[in-house]
Amino acid sequence: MQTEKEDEDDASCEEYVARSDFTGSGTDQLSFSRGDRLLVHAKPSSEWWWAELQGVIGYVPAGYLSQDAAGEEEEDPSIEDPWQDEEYFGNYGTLRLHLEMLSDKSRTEAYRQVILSNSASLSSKRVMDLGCGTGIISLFCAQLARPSMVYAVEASSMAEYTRQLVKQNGCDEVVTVLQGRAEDIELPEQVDVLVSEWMGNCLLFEFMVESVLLARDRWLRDGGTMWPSSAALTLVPCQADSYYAEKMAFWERPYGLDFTPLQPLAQQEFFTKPKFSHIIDPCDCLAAPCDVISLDMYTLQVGDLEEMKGQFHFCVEKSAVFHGFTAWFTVCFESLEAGGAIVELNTGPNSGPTHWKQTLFMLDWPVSVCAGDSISGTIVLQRNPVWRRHMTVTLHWTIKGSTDNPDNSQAGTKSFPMWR
Ligand SMILES: N=C(N)NCC[C@H]1O[C@@H](n2cnc3c(N)ncnc32)[C@H](O)[C@@H]1O
Repeated sequence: MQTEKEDEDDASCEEYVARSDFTGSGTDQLSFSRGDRLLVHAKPSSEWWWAELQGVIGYVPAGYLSQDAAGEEEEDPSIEDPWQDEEYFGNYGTLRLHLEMLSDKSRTEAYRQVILSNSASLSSKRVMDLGCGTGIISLFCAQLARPSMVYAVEASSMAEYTRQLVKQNGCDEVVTVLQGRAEDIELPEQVDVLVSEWMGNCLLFEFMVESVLLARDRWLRDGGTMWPSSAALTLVPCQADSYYAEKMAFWERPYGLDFTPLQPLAQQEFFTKPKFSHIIDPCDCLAAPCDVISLDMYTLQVGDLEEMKGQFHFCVEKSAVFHGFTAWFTVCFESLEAGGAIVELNTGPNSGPTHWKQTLFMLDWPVSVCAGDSISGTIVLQRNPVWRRHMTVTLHWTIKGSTDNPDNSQAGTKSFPMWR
């Protein structure tokens, strides 16, 4: 029987239903699954509540919970979906993003090259094209090879048009378009190849990679092939004179006036988040780039995506102003034939331009460095526990002066939300 205190507590508690899975990080966050009924004891902030599930207490993201009515989960418009799927798939239901992706020759030709160079081995293979968009990869498969079936999966309303494109190009015998999220659709069989173009800014933004891993675990047969097979995030310390001049130095003497009191505002407004549409000139690189995070698409697990860490050690090759770090990614497609040629899509400054461009992380204040100095440290990609398509990139760095510049030693750290 409950004591009066417990009755009182229960009276102040409210029952909520989880709208989606949540994997807590750290000891004070409570993990739960979609549909779990949680008892909310306190709401210390609008984002994090103190709740209980089966006797275990911890912090939970408020955005994941909604109060159901009459036993059924009610779509509470005030509580946003942590995946923001309505907005996300809404965007992909229009041509703008598909035009950008299709116009990216480096990206699209790389996938075409993968299909072309594996056309013989693709004969009689079953393929899943996850997030097919307009179906370009599926059409390459049907046009350049003889797979037994291509399941083109697309969650946005673009799928209706993709069906028309498949028919328009005489590929409807081979390509079947399935409209729905890869997590929800049912295939009639497992597949031999799972191909997807899932990469976002800084490789992981959008976290579509989670859908690819779930589809791998559910639909790729043992020994099947993942395209891409691997991915790597690359980092380099860089100068960014023009960007710095445009956003910060500008305030020093506009029209002969001193506007420097605005510089802290400029730092906050322009340097807090990464600049995702940056194009780095190779001569802005202050050291040899370094792969800081490598993903094996056969072994990577969804849980690994919560926090990914990498280390770097750069030897500065020229005296310059160190404004920040630039990141890009490379994905590789292994051959279906053992020992066959690997196709690579590199989005870095020494490869063809892509719509991803590169991502620039500006330090709060630039630092002068000399040839021979070292810049070493770590990068941490922390997935946002509430907004599941977002992450925070935290950089820690230490600059050590070279022997002829020993006193140039300083350390720094900065976290960049992408984008929430
Ligand atoms: N950063 C990218 N390459 N984005 C490509 C995303 C394409 O895949 C589609 N897409 C993303 N996630 C999913 C999913 N879980 N299921 C089906 N389609 C998806 C999306 O609608 C768009 O057409």
